[in-house]
Amino acid sequence: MNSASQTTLPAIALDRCSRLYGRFAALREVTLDIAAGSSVVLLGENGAGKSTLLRLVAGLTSPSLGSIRVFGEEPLDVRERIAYMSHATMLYDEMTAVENLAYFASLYEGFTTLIAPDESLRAVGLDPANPRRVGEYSQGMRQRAALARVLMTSPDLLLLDEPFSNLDVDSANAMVARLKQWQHEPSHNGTPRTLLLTTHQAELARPLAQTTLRMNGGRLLSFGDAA
Ligand SMILES: Nc1ncnc2c1ncn2[C@@H]1O[C@H](COP(=O)(O)OP(=O)(O)OP(=O)(O)O)[C@@H](O)[C@H]1O
Repeated sequence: MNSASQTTLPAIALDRCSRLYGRFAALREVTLDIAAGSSVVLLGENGAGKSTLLRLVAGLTSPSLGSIRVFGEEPLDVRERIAYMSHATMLYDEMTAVENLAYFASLYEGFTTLIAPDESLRAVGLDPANPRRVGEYSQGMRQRAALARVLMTSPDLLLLDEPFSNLDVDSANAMVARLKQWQHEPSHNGTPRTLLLTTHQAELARPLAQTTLRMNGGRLLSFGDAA
């Protein structure tokens, strides 16, 4: 496939996608197209199905019914183009931030674009020379380090589940600034960056929300441009 047709494919396409757990539907017949280059904020109460949708897009779980494509492919077939950050930071408490990122970098062999650990930390406002272990970091610092970890691979699609939960304003702002910078970084294959994030805190995500989606009871309620 040439790069011209790649850029016209939606970044994310769900077609009547449902995810059942036993008889319970965490996601109900969701149909959705998100164009490459979009910045989408997904709102909804606890249990609305937001995390389920993100996990499907990340390829961490499969739809029970319907289909999902990411850049026109099965999510797992394009996993090196996707970065996903869950509620858990996935960092090792006993290591420093730079040691954590260096460890993950060693696992990312084969990725075409890899940002250096110290550069990725500086970009979220953390000092790579900080000798403290991540276990001693504040929640805000941990979240920033987690974002620095997922952005090391310079993904085309970034999925963030509640990235601003329990953050002070400075940390939230540092994360928003880094996300806006990432959206404007040129990608190696010319695909514009796509962001999909869930939050309870619509205010914090407002600078990033080109489009706002709402979910309730596993259904998608609205899909429109933010005013
Ligand atoms: N592995 C699972 N097994 C059974 N039920 C599940 C599973 N994962 C999610 N659910 C259920 O599916 C529903 C949607 O959960 P999901 O985590 O997607 O919601 P959410 O909108 O992300 O909520 P929150 O903001 O609380 O994370 C919930 O009722 C949840 O209990």
